[in-house]
Amino acid sequence: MKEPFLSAVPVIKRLESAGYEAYFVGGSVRDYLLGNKISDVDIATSATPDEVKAIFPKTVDIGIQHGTVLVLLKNNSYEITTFRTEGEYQDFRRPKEVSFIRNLNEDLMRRDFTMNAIAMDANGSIIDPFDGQTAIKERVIRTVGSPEERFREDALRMMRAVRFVSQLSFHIAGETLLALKKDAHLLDKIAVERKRAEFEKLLSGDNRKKAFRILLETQVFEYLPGLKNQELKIEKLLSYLCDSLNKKEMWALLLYCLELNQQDSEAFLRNWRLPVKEMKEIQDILLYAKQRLIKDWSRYDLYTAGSETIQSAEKLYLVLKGINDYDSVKYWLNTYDHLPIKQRSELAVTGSDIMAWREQAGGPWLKELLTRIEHAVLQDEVVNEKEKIKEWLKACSQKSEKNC
Ligand SMILES: Nc1ccn([C@@H]2O[C@H](COP(=O)(O)OP(=O)(O)OP(=O)(O)O)[C@@H](O)[C@H]2O)c(=O)n1
Ligand SMILES: [Mg+2]
Repeated sequence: MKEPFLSAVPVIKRLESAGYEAYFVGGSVRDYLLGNKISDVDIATSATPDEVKAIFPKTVDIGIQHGTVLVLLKNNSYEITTFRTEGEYQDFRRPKEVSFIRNLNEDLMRRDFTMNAIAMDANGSIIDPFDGQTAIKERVIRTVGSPEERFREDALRMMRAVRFVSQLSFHIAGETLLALKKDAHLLDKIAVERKRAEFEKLLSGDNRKKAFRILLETQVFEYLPGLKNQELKIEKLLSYLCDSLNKKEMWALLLYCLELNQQDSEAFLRNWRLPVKEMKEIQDILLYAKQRLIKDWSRYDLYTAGSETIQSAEKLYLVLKGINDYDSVKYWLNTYDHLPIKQRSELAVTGSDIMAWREQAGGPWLKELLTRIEHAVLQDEVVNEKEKIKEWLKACSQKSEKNC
């Protein structure tokens, strides 16, 4: 066994010495068996949340109604969930209440896919009652037992299946895929935030285009915000070689394919409940990439976009043009790096300087003039030094140029 499991072994040992069972479960065991990078280590135990809290001095209640307690130990934190069955399901969403049980097998039985229903004890021994290891070897996503039952317990699992296609490059077992087609409509009941978490993992996965094909084939896309009836536009996305794009760039590509105007793009992202900051970043990427389709970057565009957006927008532009060459990203970033200023606060003059020189109170004229100076500095019309700018302004106004 290796990290991060090794550091978590004492957590399991402590639960065991208090008389309970405890195992590693979920994605960490799956990713370990796959030889992939392991994110969070999840632990399942026969101890109830109160019993867990009595054993560890530092805990946080993060999902006590679902039986999950966060244990803080030596700079690490571990989610410990009591073995449970999920009892009565309401409206195809996760149940409000769960029943705690003392039996590992029953806990594994209520999990979504066989590859996710494997437990590992503190010695590294695998407990795999549903043959998840074979599924992992065969790279197949198969529900534990009846797919319809599993999807009716929590319809989000259908999206999880598709995101695992993208992330792990697995395929979906026949019966599981049939149930996905049949039950896709149940996704209507699922909170957008939960759908978004899965969709974003799908957008970032290595096999994202195959996952999009499955969204189309199963009609799952019909139950995702803003994608209803957009089959042809989603198909357009499949024509691009987009593996190099990150999550935000993928959102921007999707917006491009959907051919939405600025206002509708914003509404689309809002409907997915994206944080406002990310919405703005995605829209900027799209804006500059579209501009790039028409012309080269101007120095002023580079300046207003900033390095992160330049990189993303140029990457998206290359994808839209089908150009497989990263040199232009480097070229424009390098041009950006050599700009004389990166933001207005770096201008050698301030609004107060100009008001004093002009002996004039502030107003819209001042904002316009500062923008004009920014342009002039960026175009090397004038050096970014106070005296030089003062002279330039004087010469400029003598020539009675506009905005001088
Ligand atoms: N709707 C869900 C969500 C989760 N699980 C179970 O809970 C585990 C942990 O869930 P989560 O951390 O959300 O997903 P992971 O499979 O661990 O994937 P990731 O690596 O992305 O965390 C899953 O492996 C699965 O056994 C489930 O049965 N049904
Ligand atoms: Mg996990």
